[in-house]
Amino acid sequence: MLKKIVIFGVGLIGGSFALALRKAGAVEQIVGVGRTAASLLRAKELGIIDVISTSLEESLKNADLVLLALPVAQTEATLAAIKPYLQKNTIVTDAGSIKGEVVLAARLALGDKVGQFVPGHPIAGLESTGPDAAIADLYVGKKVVLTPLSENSAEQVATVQQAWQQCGAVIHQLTPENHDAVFAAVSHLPHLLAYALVDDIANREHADLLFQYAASGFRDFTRIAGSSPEMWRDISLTNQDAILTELDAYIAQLTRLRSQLADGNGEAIHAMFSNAQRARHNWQRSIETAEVQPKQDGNE
Ligand SMILES: NC(=O)c1ccc[n+]([C@@H]2O[C@H](COP(=O)([O-])OP(=O)(O)OC[C@H]3O[C@@H](n4cnc5c(N)ncnc54)[C@H](O)[C@@H]3O)[C@@H](O)[C@H]2O)c1
Ligand SMILES: O=C(O)C(=O)C[C@]1(C(=O)O)C=C[C@@H](O)C=C1
Repeated sequence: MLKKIVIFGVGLIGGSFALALRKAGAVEQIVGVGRTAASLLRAKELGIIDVISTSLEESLKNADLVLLALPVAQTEATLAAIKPYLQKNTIVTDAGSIKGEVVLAARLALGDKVGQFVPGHPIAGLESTGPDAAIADLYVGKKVVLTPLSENSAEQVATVQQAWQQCGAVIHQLTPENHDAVFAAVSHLPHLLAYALVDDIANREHADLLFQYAASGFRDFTRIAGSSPEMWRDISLTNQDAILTELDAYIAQLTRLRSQLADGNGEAIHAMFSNAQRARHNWQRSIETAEVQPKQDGNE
């Protein structure tokens, strides 16, 4: 049972963490720290948080766990602001979609207190943002990847692990480098592609006509272009090298496909599409069907 948790950034991810712990009866008091008064008031109105923070010192007093669930570029400044009030028994974790730069930021900001920071990343989300998007069951059956530091004790890691398990999540561990390479390929690249495609269509002279006839294929491919531009700008810039590697590989693949099409090489095109179809079916069978899918509208 956590007596007090403090959430910096009470949006989709932080709000869902709060709702899940509350649903599990695993927390007594939840304090919210935010960027705008309006979104914190909304989070309180929705029953996500109990208290809106007015003083960091007061908020962090006797806190068991702090979660950073804000755009990753805010990590260093936020941890630096927390440090003076961080008590010995408080554990800090985060939900950021990249881990290498977050760990660097934590080392810079927390210095000798960095052992109290256990980096994490829930592999669950939606394109919707803010407290209204939060859902208690977002993490049920989903993975949370922890990338513990050598300075973390087993107990500190276990506290973060248990909190996510109370949310229904399954814990995995990776190094920050492996984490960032993996998610550059299967999360960050698809977001960049979706944004680039929709931006390209939106800038065409006859965009209205194109959007008028865009249907479910377009919707499925581009759902994630509805995600927060601030969040994805920060992810792109903080995982720049790994994403550039993936973009280059994808551009090479598109170039291959273009040549096959220009040559009218139906055999090669069919082979590529068949391989992709097989891989997609296998992935869906082995991973996706084992997980509970949150409803698209963000409601329970
Ligand atoms: N959306 C996803 O699918 C997803 C999945 C896993 C992890 N994440 C990570 O979780 C984090 C939060 O994403 P989200 O989807 O909940 O976004 P969100 O926009 O729903 O919530 C972020 C909240 O942080 C607040 N915020 C911004 N700067 C702040 C600051 N300096 N101090 C306090 N609050 C601040 C914003 O006002 C907002 O309420 C990001 O780091 C993201 O990389 C997102
Ligand atoms: O479903 C979505 O909208 C998501 O983008 C979720 C998603 C992803 O699968 O890429 C996005 C970012 C994360 O850090 C983890 C999960």
